[in-house]
Amino acid sequence: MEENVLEVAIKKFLEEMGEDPSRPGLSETPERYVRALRELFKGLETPKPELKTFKTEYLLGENDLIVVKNVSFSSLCEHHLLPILGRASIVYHPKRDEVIGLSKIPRIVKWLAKRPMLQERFTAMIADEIMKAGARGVYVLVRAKHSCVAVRGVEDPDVEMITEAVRGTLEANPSLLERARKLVLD
Ligand SMILES: Nc1nc2c(ncn2[C@@H]2O[C@H](COP(=O)(O)OP(=O)(O)OP(=O)(O)O)[C@@H](O)[C@H]2O)c(=O)[nH]1
Ligand SMILES: [Zn+2]
Repeated sequence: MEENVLEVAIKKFLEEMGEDPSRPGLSETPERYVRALRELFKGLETPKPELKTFKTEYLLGENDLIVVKNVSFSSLCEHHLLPILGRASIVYHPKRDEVIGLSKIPRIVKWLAKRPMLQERFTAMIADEIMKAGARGVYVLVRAKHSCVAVRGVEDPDVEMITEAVRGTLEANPSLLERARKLVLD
């Protein structure tokens, strides 16, 4: 099979690093590595999942909040292209008669993660998608560990980055925001 340009580049990289890309253990690595990286970039080439909503057929309370907690994701830090592993929790303030399909929230989180990212932008993008789906307000909390901090550079695997994004009624109403934070901050 003809080697593609990405595999040739990885082979060249291995050579430049002093490895022998033709030795048995590495012979399939460029092809495998490119395939693995493609998975981590998947959000750039797959369609955005729809945040489908449902009418409740029953009125929710004026200040009822909905929590979707501990959505695991893996992403890539855009500065080093090294993995980020974390969890996102979402608290949203729905309209009184319409909610977002539960599974659709993890779907959009995982899709947004699959590209090179800054954690702050990722957090903001989740919040913006929830607002676009018609929520009155949202609070997003993301906790993650960055391999670029854990395994190189400062080499500290215990450092965790925590980011939040607040929109709409949760931004405007401090007591609602306080309730939202209490629901997701352990
Ligand atoms: N704010 C933010 N910084 C990030 C994120 N991912 C990686 N970084 C940081 O981006 C910075 C890039 O800094 P540079 O000095 O250009 O790169 P570097 O020499 O590899 O930095 P060190 O990691 O300190 O060795 C580093 O401080 C990373 O920790 C992120 O999602 N958000
Ligand atoms: Zn990084």
